[in-house]
Amino acid sequence: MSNTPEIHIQPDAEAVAVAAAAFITERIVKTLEKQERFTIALSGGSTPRRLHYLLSHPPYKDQIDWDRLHIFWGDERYVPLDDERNNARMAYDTLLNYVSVPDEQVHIMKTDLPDPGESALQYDSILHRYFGKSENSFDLLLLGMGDDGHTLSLFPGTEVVHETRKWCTSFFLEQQDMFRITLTKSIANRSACVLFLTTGKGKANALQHVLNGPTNINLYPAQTIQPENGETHWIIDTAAASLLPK
Ligand SMILES: O=C1O[C@H](COP(=O)(O)O)[C@@H](O)[C@H](O)[C@H]1O
Repeated sequence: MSNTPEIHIQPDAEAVAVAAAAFITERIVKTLEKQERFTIALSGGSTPRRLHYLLSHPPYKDQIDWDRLHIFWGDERYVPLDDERNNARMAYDTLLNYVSVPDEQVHIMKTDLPDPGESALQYDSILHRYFGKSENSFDLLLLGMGDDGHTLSLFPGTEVVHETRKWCTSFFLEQQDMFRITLTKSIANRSACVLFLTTGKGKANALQHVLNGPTNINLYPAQTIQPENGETHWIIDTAAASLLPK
């Protein structure tokens, strides 16, 4: 397996969503030829919305054996499930309400417990139940990257970027005045495949630092995502790629 990221450049955000839908569908189909279940962690943010729409409609929807998928999330804002900022809610609205994944195979990060730490602990134990005995974690980890170089809820300058013991943790994000639950690099880097989707000029500066700059995970946390025994793919548009070397 190669640890060098593969970069796939598409003309625009729509083409990124189409390429990602095709990539994910092929990955699921091929993996399910060899094993019983497919574990996927979804990302939050705005970029995956169009991808979710495509996956939940033909031709992609009909090619995927949704009953054999197990769904997780990379991170969550600690707001109620019916709040528009909730990542799980976005995934239900745009994808999960239209496909047949059994409820017991959908693992949201709970945001209705009094203590976000308890929610993270519960998620950590679900993850250990699934992946504790295997070398790899997710068959596919979907990620976005913010303009500031954050991924998951690993934000620049936060302690959580350095967490190595826990697989899932919670913390208070001062700049947004809210708690976050997030996977850590420890479990992310056990993924069999990581797929980043990144679009728009606003991400070009961070992207060129993440891919080609000196390592500085405090400034560009997305640099911490390097699967030890898996593949990394970036599907990006020309605007996001505009500062990468030609
Ligand atoms: O805050 C978040 O944003 C990143 C990137 O989101 P996007 O809106 O630029 O697509 C996302 O990966 C993360 O899950 C989310 O919490």
